Amino acid sequence: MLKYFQNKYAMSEKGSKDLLHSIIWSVLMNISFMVPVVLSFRFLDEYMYELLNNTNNPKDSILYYVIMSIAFFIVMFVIAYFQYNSTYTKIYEESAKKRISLAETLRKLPLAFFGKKDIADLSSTIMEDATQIEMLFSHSVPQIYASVLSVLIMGVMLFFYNWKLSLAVFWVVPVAALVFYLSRKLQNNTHSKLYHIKRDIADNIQEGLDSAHEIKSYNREEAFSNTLNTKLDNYETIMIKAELLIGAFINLSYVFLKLGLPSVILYGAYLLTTGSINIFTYLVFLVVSARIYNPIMDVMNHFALLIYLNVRIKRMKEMDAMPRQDGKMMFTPSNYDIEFKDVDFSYQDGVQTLNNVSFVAKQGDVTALVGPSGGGKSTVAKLSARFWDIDKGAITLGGEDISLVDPETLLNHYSIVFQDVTLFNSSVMDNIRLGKKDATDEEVIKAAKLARCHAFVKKLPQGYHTLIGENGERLSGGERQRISIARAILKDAPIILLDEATASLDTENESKIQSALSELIKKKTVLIIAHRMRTVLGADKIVVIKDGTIEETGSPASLKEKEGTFSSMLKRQHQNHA
Ligand SMILES: Nc1ncnc2c1ncn2[C@@H]1O[C@H](COP(=O)(O)OP(=O)(O)OP(=O)(O)O)[C@@H](O)[C@H]1O
Repeated sequence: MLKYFQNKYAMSEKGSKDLLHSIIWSVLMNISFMVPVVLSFRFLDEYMYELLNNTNNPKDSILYYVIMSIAFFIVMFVIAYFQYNSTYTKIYEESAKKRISLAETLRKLPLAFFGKKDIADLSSTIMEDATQIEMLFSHSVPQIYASVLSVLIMGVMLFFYNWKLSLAVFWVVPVAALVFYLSRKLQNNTHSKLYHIKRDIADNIQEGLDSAHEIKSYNREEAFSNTLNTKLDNYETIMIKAELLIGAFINLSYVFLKLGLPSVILYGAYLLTTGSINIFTYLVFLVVSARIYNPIMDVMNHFALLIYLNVRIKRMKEMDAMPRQDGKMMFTPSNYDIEFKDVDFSYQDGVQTLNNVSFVAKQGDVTALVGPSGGGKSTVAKLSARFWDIDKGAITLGGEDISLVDPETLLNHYSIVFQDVTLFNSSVMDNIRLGKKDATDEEVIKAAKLARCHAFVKKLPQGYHTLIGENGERLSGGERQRISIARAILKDAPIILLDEATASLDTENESKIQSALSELIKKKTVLIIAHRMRTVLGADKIVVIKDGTIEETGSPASLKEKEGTFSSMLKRQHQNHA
């Protein structure tokens, strides 16, 4: 049973135990609600009998029932306490753990995963799905199981008590269940469809917000809102249909259930008149049948939610099953040479991006990755910091395989300055401090000066304390890049991964960035995706990558002489500049 819960609901062992406890307490609670009524009738029956026949002193039986009622009140209170505790407190604890474990999964996913996977999808799985699951587990799931179990238990008890009247109570249940079952597949499909459309809409909105500039500048506002409207209309139509359909089936099932009470009234009255049962039995069955259908209706009401729950749990399981990157947390390489040994890599099965790539980027050297667009330069740079895990071969740092090192630990040794600089809507000071959490203001300013940021930061309204807007939108492209260089200088990691800006910067900006970079890369292992001739010719080593394979490696001078891909690229660039 515990294993079943664990698999079905992607729960921890403790969570599934808590769910089981919660179900047991809820069953006891359901049954305990029936006892006071039965007790009252029992009392009435005996009291009347004693009064009418004058057999005993009724006061004795009153005392007995008062004591019973108090005892039962205490028992009910205890049951309610444990039911509440196991259902709400424990389930919320489990849900909090689930959120943390999902966030942990995210932390352990390959870094590059986040570029590929839409963030709206991830965040809605963590926030919305987890909240919904929490709600369902605290308000529906234990109750549904408990309702089914309590009806079964009470059913068995009633059958032993009087099987004929029990038939009158329960004949409606299988009929209602059949109607409901027939609608289940239909509900399943609609829910799954609705869920995916909702996801699609959320992605669409997120994409619209992310690319608001592009949408405006290419005059795509109308097209964007038309697409969104069509999706929303589609969602609305399916939603209305689903509600109508589910409503119709549920109501039909209710109608059948409602036939139970009249059946008991009529058949019970008949049995009473024929003397097969006494008035007490008749009353008990009347009360039970007035109440016993409520838990069944609850099950039906919550059933649609359960289907929704399955879709959400499937998403969570998918996330749980994503490939995590683990490794040792202690890592102090003896040197900072990066070596690629026969590396194969593909983003998707069947499309090989890198093929048999081997080269060494030595500590203290600038190694420039050059080659045509789409050849695999960025991929190589990212793999060297374990953004992804490779398919074949090995990448080592100081002779140690990086796939055995925890990614966060590994990244402590890297500073990454790529073109797509991410800045946060906080002060310039905090944005630079991202490179080293505990840096003092003086250290930050020193790094900013080295990165040629100081002059423009001073001109901002509150200097280093100026908020720089969402993703640094108040800064120019060159300024943003220099901030990211300042971060890297502050971090002072032994390895620098650098993607040179291809965007045309004005000469002043370019020379400032160049001098900032030369500060950054002193005495480090530098892997640079190079676009400018100056960088390429100033590098210690050049690795030419084309179509995912290494075409040539060597010093700029040796490759120039070789008359291969590199020298023809050089010639072409010279011609373009001439
Ligand atoms: N996240 C990704 N998922 C799938 N394919 C990708 C991904 N990133 C890159 N690719 C593909 O891998 C190949 C190599 O891309 P990469 O960005 O490494 O080339 P590049 O040489 O750096 O190009 P550029 O100079 O234009 O930046 C390309 O065909 C690209 O489409």
